[in-house]
Amino acid sequence: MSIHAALFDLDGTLVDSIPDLAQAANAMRIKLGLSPLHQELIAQFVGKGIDNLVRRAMTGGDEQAVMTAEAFIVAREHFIDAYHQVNGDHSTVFEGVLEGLKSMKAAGIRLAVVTNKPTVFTEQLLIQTGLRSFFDAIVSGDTCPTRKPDAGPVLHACFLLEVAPTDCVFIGDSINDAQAAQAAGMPVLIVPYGYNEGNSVQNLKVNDIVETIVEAAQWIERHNASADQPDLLT
Ligand SMILES: O=C(O)COP(=O)(O)O
Ligand SMILES: [Mg+2]
Repeated sequence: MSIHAALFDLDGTLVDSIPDLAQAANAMRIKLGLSPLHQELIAQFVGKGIDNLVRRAMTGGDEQAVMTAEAFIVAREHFIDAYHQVNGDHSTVFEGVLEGLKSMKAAGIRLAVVTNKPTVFTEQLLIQTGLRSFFDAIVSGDTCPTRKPDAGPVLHACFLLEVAPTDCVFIGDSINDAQAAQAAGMPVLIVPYGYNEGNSVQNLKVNDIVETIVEAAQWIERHNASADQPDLLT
């Protein structure tokens, strides 16, 4: 089967957004009388959407800590206000992304983003980093009833692109991407430079680890070249 579409995770795969996410999380903590956290720690809280980031940034990642619903709502408001102000300011496109996306486009591959980030922040970040025009479809954390690691948003992107899941590849940085793609029945490539909630990607069961999006483009090219070969045994 040839690959006709590539679906991309955003934070940690296309864009290094940690400086802005950390700044917003710390602005929220300071507003609520807490001391700021190290950026490296906050990076471990990214990947399962902003509600998870807010909760973990407020508790310092302590899974046992209890937070009331009221306290969570107030914290979330502070985070959203702060992130609106800084989203994109210090975020950078990872090396190899532009070149990789251009080469996929040139090969006729359709491109989509499937992120757990809410729509308003996804659009703002893609426009600010100059990446928006590469993508034929965007599925954000609030587009579907579920988020990655559920297959729902991945299957929705396939629906928007009018491609079968088996004709796609997912490219991400975390276990949430790997599980969502596999549940949707498509191959998955993982980049090692992203966040993966602070864990190494080496133990993830994926089709391949690619160093950059350029390598991902080459992986697709190789895959499609072998799919085009007539079966010599028949
Ligand atoms: O919002 C998050 O937690 C991360 O978003 P991502 O799915 O683009 O990595
Ligand atoms: Mg990610």
